[in-house]
Formats: sequence, structure tokens, C-alpha cells
Amino acid sequence: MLYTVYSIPNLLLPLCGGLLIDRIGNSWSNIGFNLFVVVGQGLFAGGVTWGAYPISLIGRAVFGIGGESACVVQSKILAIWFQGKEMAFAMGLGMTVSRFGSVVNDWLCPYIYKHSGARVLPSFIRSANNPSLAIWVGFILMVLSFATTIAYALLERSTEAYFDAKKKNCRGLTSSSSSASSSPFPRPFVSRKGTGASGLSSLQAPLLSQASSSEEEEKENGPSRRSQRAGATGGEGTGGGGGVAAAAAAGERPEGGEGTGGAGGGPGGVGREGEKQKRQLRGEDLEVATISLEQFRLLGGCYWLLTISCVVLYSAVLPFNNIAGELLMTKWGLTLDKTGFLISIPYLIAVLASPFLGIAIDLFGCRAALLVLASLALLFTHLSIAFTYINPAISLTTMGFAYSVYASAIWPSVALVVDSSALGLAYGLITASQNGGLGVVPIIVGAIRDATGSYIAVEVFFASLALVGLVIAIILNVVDARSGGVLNKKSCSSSSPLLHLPDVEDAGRSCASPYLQGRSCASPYLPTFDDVDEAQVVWEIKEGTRGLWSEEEPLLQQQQQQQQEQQIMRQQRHGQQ
Ligand SMILES: NCCCC[C@H](NC(=O)[C@@H](N)CC(=O)O)C(=O)O
Repeated sequence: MLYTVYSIPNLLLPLCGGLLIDRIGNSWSNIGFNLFVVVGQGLFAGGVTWGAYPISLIGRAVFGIGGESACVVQSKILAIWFQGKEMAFAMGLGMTVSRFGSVVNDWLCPYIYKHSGARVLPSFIRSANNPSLAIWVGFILMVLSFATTIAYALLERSTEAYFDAKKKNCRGLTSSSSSASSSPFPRPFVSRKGTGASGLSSLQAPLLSQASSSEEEEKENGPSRRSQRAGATGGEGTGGGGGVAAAAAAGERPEGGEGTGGAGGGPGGVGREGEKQKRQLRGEDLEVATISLEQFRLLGGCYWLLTISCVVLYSAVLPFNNIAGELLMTKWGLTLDKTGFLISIPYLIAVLASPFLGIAIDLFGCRAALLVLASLALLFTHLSIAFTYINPAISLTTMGFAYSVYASAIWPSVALVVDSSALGLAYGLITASQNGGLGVVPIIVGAIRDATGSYIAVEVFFASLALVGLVIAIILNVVDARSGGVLNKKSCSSSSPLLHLPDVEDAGRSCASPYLQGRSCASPYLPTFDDVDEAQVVWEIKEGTRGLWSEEEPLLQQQQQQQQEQQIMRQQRHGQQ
């Protein structure tokens, strides 16, 4: 019952939570949801301490209201901060921390319970054989966790201040130049693929590609929703200037351009554009914060396949953990202690392996392929538990492997196939669907167990879920390959482009989501500044001009440098003519 009241609100709430996150932003929603978690845990602990079961139930429901939606906002935060960078690694670390919590909970709670009457404890908390002490320890941990949400909000604020300072700098610099080509920043934004007019190198691909792919797409399909919005507002910042460049390409002057002749999402991104960039950083997007069928359609085929896969695969893992103890004791006749250790194996493997799997995924991609591998491993695991007597430690190890690989691959995949402005919706919907599966499957498992009186049929049921997951994962690979193969490609720049020049070249053509031609791989809110700097630096290295120009150097030197660049571009233009 205590688990059910946690789950029931989450059949719908993460979806509403996701939309709310898109509306009010990351910090406030993170604080709000975690406040529910703290209050819920407090009520639960109070209810247990005072023997008031209804209060405990209310506490668990309140905890559930915040818990899963907090998971959604945290996914969105990681996706925003790490898109095009080490996203799988960041999410892998998140998995390690959360599953370490699960393991510690499994080990610590019985320990605290056993020692809750120890003499060393102050008399007001000492109470032998009473679970409330363990639950109050959980409450303290929730309060500490709440402190991190405040820390995150402060971090977001200080990043905004950084943006503001950088914008001021950029505005000063751009106002000294009157044409786009002479601006110190905007080359990637003003150039057009194929014209050769700017003489740009392909090393500027991360940003250049956003403009060009939007252009190409629009040539084929007419103006996209993204560029329509960009045209109207000067871009959102999410496209790293792509939307602005598309607007510029369409002959429109972005509102945020401030007379820089199309500096676009770069230094021209001040005024309303600057506000939009800030909103992007905060995870706010008012346009997507109301439900419309259009938004659901925009999520795309790969997103829906990922969602179905998430429902079936998680339903074949987490509900299994609930019955694993009893299953191991009845089938293998194990003791309670040994069983306790064995059932923590999958989570232990996830704790240890997730960050490394994340790094591997960032480096090599293969997300959709890994979903196939994980589904296969899970299928093998359930069949071996159903029909063999091989050491259960082996089966639980393969389950841990399947679970870690699967979780490391699926959560970052979501962010690659949906628009960054709908990340809250996307993570909310997949989490709500997942909770639907996690709510229904235990009921089916109970019914199968009652009807057959054994766990064989239950394991066959779990194996069937894994099989469905396998089929979905194979279809996902096909659909993804047809639409550009973004899921199986590596992250755009797993480290600085200075160290991995080929990655930068790759980025423009390989990483863009097929649904988002034009967003490409750069972080949705940073590219207008930091990535421009990186592309700028790479360009300068390639052109041999690195060191002649920097923000700190005197204006005169910058102007000289700009003149040189203009001259080079003119020469290149003449050369091409
Ligand atoms: N960034 C999302 C990470 C989710 C990790 C995932 N947790 C969940 O799916 C929860 N919604 C459900 C749960 O924890 O039971 C996990 O694999 O732990």
C-alpha cells in the first residue's frame, strides 16, 4: 500500500510536472518538487513514529508527488547542461548516485533497525525494534538533498550573471564593427553553405551547420516552425544561432541583431534574444508550456519507440526486484542474508558501471544498438531464471549488466530526439508512461503467481516483456538509421574541440537530430557564447591567427585583426570568382 500510494499519482503527474517545468523553469520546479519530497518524508516518519498510519500514507503520496517529477526536472537539467557534451556520462553519474542510495537504503535500514535500541543513542531517539529511526535518517538525507536544489538555483543564477557580463563584452566589441563579416564573433552565423563567401573552414561546422541545415530543410519543406519562431523573435538561443541564421538567410533581420548585420545568436543575442537565452538556461519555454496535439506530434517516431521500450524494459527489471527475494529463497532455498546480498547485485553493478558506460556512449554512441544488447541480455536472464538452476549470482549479474547498459543508453537518447524546448514534456511523458508500467506489472505478476502457484510463468512473462523490448529496439535502430542515425552516433564534442578537431568537423553533419535539423549538437543555450568562442579559437588555430585577437586586447589590435580577416575573405572571394 505504501508503494502504491507513491506510484498512483505518478501515472499522470510527471507529465503535468514536465509541462510545469517547461513553464516555470528548472530551479523553481526542482525546489518545488523536492519540497514535496521533504514534507512527504517528514509526514511519513511522523506517521510511523506516532503510529498514525493514515498520516504515513499521506506522507508517501506527497513524497510520490514530488519524487518522480523531481526525477524529470533533473533529467532536463542534465540534458540542457550537457547536450552535445558528456550527457551520457553526466546521467550515468546521476544513476550511480541514485542507485547507490538504493543500495545504501537496503543495507542501512536493517542495520539501523537492529541497533535502534543501542545504549549509545540519546534516550529521546532510542527505541528498540522500531523502524522510525531509520525513516528519520531518511528525512535528514532528504533535507540535505533539498539543500542541493538551492545550490543548483544559485548556480543557475550565477551562470545568468556570467551571460550578462559576456553579453556586455560582446556588445562592446560588436558595436565597433559595422558589418557581419568584420564582427569578431559571428562568422559561423552569417555564412552560407555553398557560397564560400566567408571563406570559412569546416571546423566551424557546429554552428555553421545549424544555419545551413535549416536552410536546406526549408528549401525542401518550406519555413520550419523553428525558423518561423526565429524569424518572429530573433531566435531562441536553442538553436545556437541556427534559427537566427535561418531568419537572416530568409532576408529578415533578427530583432536581437542590434545592427550588427546579422550577428544573430552571437553577440547580437541581446535584448529580447538575450532574455530568451536566459529563459532557455532556466529551462523555461512559455510556448510549449500548454498541451497541444502539435507538441505531441513533434516528439517524433523515435521518441515514441523509446517510450514503449522504456515501459516494457523497466517493467521487466524493477518489478522483478520486488519478487526476487522470495523467488530466490523458494527456488534455490537460500537464506535471507544471502538473498539480501544477491538481490542488490543489479543495483551494485549499476552504481559501479554507469559512469563508465556513460563515457563509452559519449565517445562511441551506439545508444540504439545498446538497447538491443540490453534487451537480449535481459531476455537471457529471465529465461535462465525460469528454466535453469545456474547460480543465481550469474543471472543477477547479467541482469545488472542489462539494466546498467539500458539505463545509460535510454535517458540521454531522449534528449537527442526531441526539441530542447520540449524536454520537460518529453521526460515527463516517458516517466509517466514508465510509472504506468511499474504500477500495472506488479498486479499482473501477482495474478500470474496466484493462478499458477510458481514463478516459472512469472519469469516467462518478464521474458516476454524483454522480447517486446528487443523488437522495439530493433525497429528503433531501423527508424533511427533512416532518419540520420543520431542515436548511434557519438556525442558531438566529448571534450574540447581543440583536442578533437575531427569531432568538430563531424558535428555539423552527423549529430543533428533528424527532427531538429538546425539544432545540431551544440548545447542549446551555451553555443551563442562559449561554443562560438571554441569555434572561433579552432578557426584561428587553423588560419594561424590564434593569439592575435582576444577579448582582452586593445580595440586597435582587434580592428587590425578584423581588417586582416576582411582582406583574407576578399582575396578568397576573388580567388573563387
Ligand atoms: N535521468 C533519469 C534517470 C532515471 C533513472 C531510473 N529511475 C527511474 O526510472 C525512476 N523514474 C523510477 C525508479 O527509480 O524506480 C533508474 O534506472 O533508476
